[in-house]
Parts: sequence; structure tokens; C-alpha cells
Amino acid sequence: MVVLSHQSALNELFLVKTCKSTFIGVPEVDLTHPEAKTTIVKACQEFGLFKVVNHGVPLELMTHLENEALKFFMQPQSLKDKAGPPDPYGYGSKRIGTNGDLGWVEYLLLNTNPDVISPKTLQLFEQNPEMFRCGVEEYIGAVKKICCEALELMADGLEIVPRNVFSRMIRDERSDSCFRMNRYPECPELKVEALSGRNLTGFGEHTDPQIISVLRSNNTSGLQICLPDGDGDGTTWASIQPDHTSFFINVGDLLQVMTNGSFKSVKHRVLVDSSMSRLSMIYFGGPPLNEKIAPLPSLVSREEESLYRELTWLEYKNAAYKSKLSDNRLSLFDKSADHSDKSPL
Ligand SMILES: C=C1C[C@]23C[C@@]1(O)CC[C@H]2[C@@]12CC[C@H](O)[C@@](C)(C(=O)O1)[C@H]2[C@@H]3C(=O)O
Ligand SMILES: O=C(O)CCC(=O)C(=O)O
Ligand SMILES: [Fe+2]
Repeated sequence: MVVLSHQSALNELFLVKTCKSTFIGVPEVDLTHPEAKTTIVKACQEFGLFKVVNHGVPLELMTHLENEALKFFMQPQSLKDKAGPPDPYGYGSKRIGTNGDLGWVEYLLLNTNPDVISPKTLQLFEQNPEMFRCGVEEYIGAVKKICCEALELMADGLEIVPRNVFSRMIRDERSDSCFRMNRYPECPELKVEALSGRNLTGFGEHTDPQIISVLRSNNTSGLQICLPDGDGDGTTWASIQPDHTSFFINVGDLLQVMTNGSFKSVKHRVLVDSSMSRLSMIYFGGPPLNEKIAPLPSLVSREEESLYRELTWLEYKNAAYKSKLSDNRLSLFDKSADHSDKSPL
């Protein structure tokens, strides 16, 4: 629990100046609608984000796991710490990654491949057997299905054959996907006058490095996306209205590369609410580590049009995990950039 005497620490670590932001209407997609592929492609090109409604995943399945996660987060710190520090998998608090990023968040990060289950995750499952084994597996099974359907509609919309060009990487048994549960405790101190005009960063601005991310949260707001800078007058953040019954899907870096920049890996962040805690669960769909990632030939008619060079997911992931949250990781793929005299990022 934060007390006011910690205000200066809060200031230094997490407070950002409030900048103007408005709620935007995110494109909504029913994956079974005949126009779904067109809506999805447009949303991925324009925003890099869309909302999936009428998806058929029972609300109880989502709330069951949410409640189990809350039970975990409500345990004494000493018990939670047994599942940490993250390596990168396991329990973490306030430190995000290993390169100095901080946020007003505690989280659990899991690899979804049971073959690469980390000791930290094993410890977590042993401490909370019922809680995670069933809940997490069932939930991941459901979101993975939605994720693959969405990726197949993207291929249809872009007229790419075969339509499993993206989804096969997620369905592959070696797929390097992960799953994260974030809890952003409310921060009543934000209401005191001294802090007015300030926001607290829960999760700093970044793009997701994988192919695609599927997010579900409780009804607490906080997620913001960075809008394309139409008139070039600076960064505009748009708040996303939470909806605990729906999923939000966002484009990751690898999908931006494979679509040769047509789909946008959206920059996003989370700000903390003063009176309600936010609980989010995100599935990050990634390819097998040795998968070569480059613009799809059918989207590039001449070699000169290809914006990105080829890298394996392992190469990109290793570099990404050495970077800070807000770094421009995609520049590593950038064909026009000269990387000879610099570190990878
Ligand atoms: C600061 C970092 C945390 C992160 C690894 C990184 O070095 C840069 C990318 C970060 C990110 C963002 C999306 C996902 O939440 C995540 C699990 C991922 O794959 O890349 C996190 C990483 C993390 O929290 O370890
Ligand atoms: O917690 C959220 O709502 C989003 C977090 C996020 O962007 C991430 O974990 O990569
Ligand atoms: Fe993210």
C-alpha cells in the first residue's frame, strides 16, 4: 500500500504529466460476420487494434480465471515472491523486464508451452494447483482459437493464400507464446491536490514484439493507444473504453514486418486508476523460435519494396528482451538502418 510519505518516490518513478486524451471508439468485429475480414484489415492498418464481440467464450470462463488470479495477488507478498523474480517467467512487481523499467503493476508471466515450463512457473502451479492448471489452460485454449480465427480472416482480407500463413505459427506445437496477468492496484493518492494533473504509469509505452496479442480486462479503464500522428503536432493518446465481455486484439511487431508495414504494431500503455484496480490477461501469440520472419512475398512485388530484412524470432526476441520498454525495437528489422556502429537497439 502506498502512503503519502512515498509521494516523492512515486513522483520519480511512475508519475507522468497528464496529457490530453479522449476515449475513442475501437472498431468492433464479430468474427462470424461476412464483412469481418474487411473490418479487421482496415482496423489493423489504421489503428493496429480492434475489439472482438460475440466470440462465444463464456463470461464465466474469463471471470473464473480473473478471480483465481485475484486470489493469487491478494496473498501476502512473501508467498507471491516465491514465484519470482521473473526470469522472464514468474511473478514480478513494479519491475518490468530487466532493463530498468518500472510500473505500478504486479504480474504473472507464463510461457504457454508446457515443454518449456520454467521452475518459477512450476513453483507457482505447485502453490496454487487448482487455481492455475485448469483455469489457465482452458482460458488459453479459448483465446488461442479466437486468435487463429482472427489471423485467418486477416489473411483472407489481404488475399493471401494459404489462409493459415499466420495462424500456423501459433498452432505450431513449438510456438513461443506467452500469457500475462497484470494487476494495477488503485492509487487513491492520485486524488490529492499536490498530484493533480498527474497520472501514474502502470505499464509504460511500448509495442508488443510478437505476432498478435489478445487482451481481456475487468471494467477498469487505463489502456491507451497512441494514435497515428496525422498533423504531426505531437503524440496523441486515446483511451480505450474497457469491456469485460470482449477481447481486444492488437497487432505485434512481427505482424507489422510480415505485412510489410501495412498493419501497424500499435504503441500502447496503461495508466493507473485512482479508485479501482485493473486486472488484465493477455495472450501473446508468437512463432517458433527458429521461424524466419520477413515481409510476405505476396505483399511485396519488387525486392526494393520490402521495408524489412529477415530475422528469426529468436534473434529478434533476444534483442527485444535486452531493450527498454519504449525502445523502437522494429528498427532492428529496418532495411534502411545502418546497425554496424551501434548495439542492436
Ligand atoms: C522491458 C521489457 C519487458 C518486456 C521485455 C522488454 O525487454 C521489452 C519488451 C517487453 C514486453 C512487452 C510485451 C509483453 O508484455 C512482454 C512479455 C514481451 O514479450 O515484451 C514484455 C517483456 C517482459 O515483461 O518481460
Ligand atoms: O495490462 C494491460 O492492459 C496491457 C499490458 C500490456 O500492454 C502488456 O502486458 O504488454
Ligand atoms: Fe503490451
